[in-house]
Amino acid sequence: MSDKTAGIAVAVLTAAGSGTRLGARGPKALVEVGGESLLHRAARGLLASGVIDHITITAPGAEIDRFTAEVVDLAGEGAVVVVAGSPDSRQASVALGLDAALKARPEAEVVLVHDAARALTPPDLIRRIVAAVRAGHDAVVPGLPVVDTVKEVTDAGERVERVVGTPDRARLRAIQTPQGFARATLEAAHQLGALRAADETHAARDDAALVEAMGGRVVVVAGDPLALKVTTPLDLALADVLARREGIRS
Ligand SMILES: Nc1ccn([C@@H]2O[C@H](COP(=O)(O)OP(=O)(O)OP(=O)(O)O)[C@@H](O)[C@H]2O)c(=O)n1
Ligand SMILES: C[C@](O)(CO)[C@H](O)COP(=O)(O)O
Repeated sequence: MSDKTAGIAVAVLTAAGSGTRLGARGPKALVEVGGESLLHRAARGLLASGVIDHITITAPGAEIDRFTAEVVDLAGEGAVVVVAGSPDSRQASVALGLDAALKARPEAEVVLVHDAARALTPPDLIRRIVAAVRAGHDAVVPGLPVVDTVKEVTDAGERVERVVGTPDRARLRAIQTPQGFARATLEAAHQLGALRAADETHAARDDAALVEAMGGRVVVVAGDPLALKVTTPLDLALADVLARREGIRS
């Protein structure tokens, strides 16, 4: 449990995606790495950090019972609940999860938004994010330096894809989750950006982008390569190897 004098911290754990790019038969969050589902491992990691008091998981609408059963061993004293996310966009799922989490813990002051797909995220990273919010930053994201050169190209749909720019790599960061927010900041950001959530094309790519859109200040703390997002079969193979390695379990 977190330090109550510093206010309650809750997490929205997004797991309602369809996992199209992974191409698994069932929901991606139930796919296993090292013999444990992404969902269970991600939720366990949040609780193992010792700084999260409650987790609301967003599940595909038809999978609430199965997802609830998957985390039943972690769910003592209302610490973990499962609600329906949205098939429309990740942003819409987070909005539903945020609403449910704040109903479960109305006194929450810090909110983390985390992807179940980043199941190997070390508890240390979770603690760094919460600490930075508690230190007074309204929006905090973990980021890693970019190793490839990134090019901006013309819109998809043109006959030949053409390069229009090469941003300075030294100023780019690959952004991960969990992303941490002062509760009022995240609520305001989702309220202001709500119209974008109806489809993934217009939706914000992450929650920090909603804060940026309302002119808020987002700070970056050091991310961790282990917080990789399981998106493709290659990511899954890597995550499985890492999860089986001794010492990686939190
Ligand atoms: N409508 C959605 C879409 C995504 N997510 C969650 O957001 C996280 C990041 O999404 P991603 O890993 O890209 O998962 P999918 O959307 O499932 O993948 P894809 O785009 O390949 O279908 C995941 O934990 C996913 O379950 C969600 O809760 N609701
Ligand atoms: C939120 C996120 O994990 C930050 O990197 C990412 O934007 C989610 O990506 P998605 O593929 O659009 O779900």
